[in-house]
Amino acid sequence: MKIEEEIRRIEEELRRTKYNKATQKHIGILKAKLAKLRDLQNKPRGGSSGYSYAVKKTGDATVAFVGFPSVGKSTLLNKLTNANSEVGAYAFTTLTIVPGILEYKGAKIQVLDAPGIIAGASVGKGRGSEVLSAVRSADLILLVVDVFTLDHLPVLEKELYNVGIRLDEKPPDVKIVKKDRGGITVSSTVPLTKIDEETIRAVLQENKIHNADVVIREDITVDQLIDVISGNRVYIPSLVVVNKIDLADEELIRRIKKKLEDREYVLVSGYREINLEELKEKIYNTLGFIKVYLKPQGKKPDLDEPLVLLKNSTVEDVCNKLHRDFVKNFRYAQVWGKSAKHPGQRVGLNHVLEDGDILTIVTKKR
Ligand SMILES: Nc1nc2c(ncn2[C@@H]2O[C@H](COP(=O)(O)OP(=O)(O)OP(=O)(O)O)[C@@H](O)[C@H]2O)c(=O)[nH]1
Repeated sequence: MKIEEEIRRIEEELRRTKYNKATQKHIGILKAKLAKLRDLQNKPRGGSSGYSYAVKKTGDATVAFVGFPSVGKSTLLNKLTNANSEVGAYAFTTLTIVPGILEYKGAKIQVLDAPGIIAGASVGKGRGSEVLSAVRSADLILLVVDVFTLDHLPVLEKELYNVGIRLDEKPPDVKIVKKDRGGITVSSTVPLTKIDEETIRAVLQENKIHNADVVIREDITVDQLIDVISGNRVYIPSLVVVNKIDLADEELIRRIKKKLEDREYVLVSGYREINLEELKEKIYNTLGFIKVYLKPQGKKPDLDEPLVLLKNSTVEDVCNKLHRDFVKNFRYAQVWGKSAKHPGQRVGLNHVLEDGDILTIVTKKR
């Protein structure tokens, strides 16, 4: 209970403190304290690291549904994932996360239906924190509301924020290299308009960093600096799914569209099967897939069965997909296609592949 009280106290103080040049450093320290408390609170309890035991990651990508109860997540999941896919219930502590497989354009997309999260889930109420930690490993988050409950969106977003999930953001371009001595040096390649050096130092010191070189390459906020220091934030794209569109009249639909005009969204009805193809297409496009063809050494490439990978996948990702020993026994790979400097270029595990590439992996002989 102590952590919760402390969090509430700092949140209250932050609400009361007006932001200006004079309070910037103080606010920075408060936010750094708050972030540390939240990280402490979100740590899985009881020694288990949660997710990996609860739901095995399968398929080419994972999508998580996040939403309050009764917005229609289960119905939607059943309609999106085909009947003969392996839908099963996996015990997830006292809750159940139900994975299904959506097959679309050759990609197998694992869809997780996290049980309805409730307001305050990230502070441990109703075991929501375990569910949210499963959501952390998704490649795309679907924020599910229905036509009458668009006001859930900021609540869901806040919950996700508090467990270290950053929606539709990129990791800040900041490098912090810790040293043994020499104090803190700060350099930036762009003018910093939202944070000054004093605040940067104070936030670092609050995190017990007293010697480090900090290089900042974008105009960051103090929250972004804290994210970099904490090191365990995840950056996941999101898509808003507004369900039960069958219950909305034209006027309501017009208002919903107006409200969401600045973001990615789809209006659907799971129950009446409206716009489900559009939803699949949006999921597929937001995730972004590439196809890569394998060519066994000295043979023709297999053009019939490409590997489906998330964009920006590396040779290592391919190896992991093929067999767990591939990385261990890896010697080199050869690529033909867009990512190759010349046909048959020799590359290592961290080479980033592109759509249509042909790949040969050469492993050590045992
Ligand atoms: N009118 C309408 N009703 C729907 C639609 N989708 C789901 N429902 C109804 O909404 C209720 C809740 O649906 P569920 O799929 O169980 O919702 P859920 O979000 O999984 O809820 P929890 O399991 O409590 O987390 C059910 O009575 C559904 O029949 C829809 O598109 N239109």
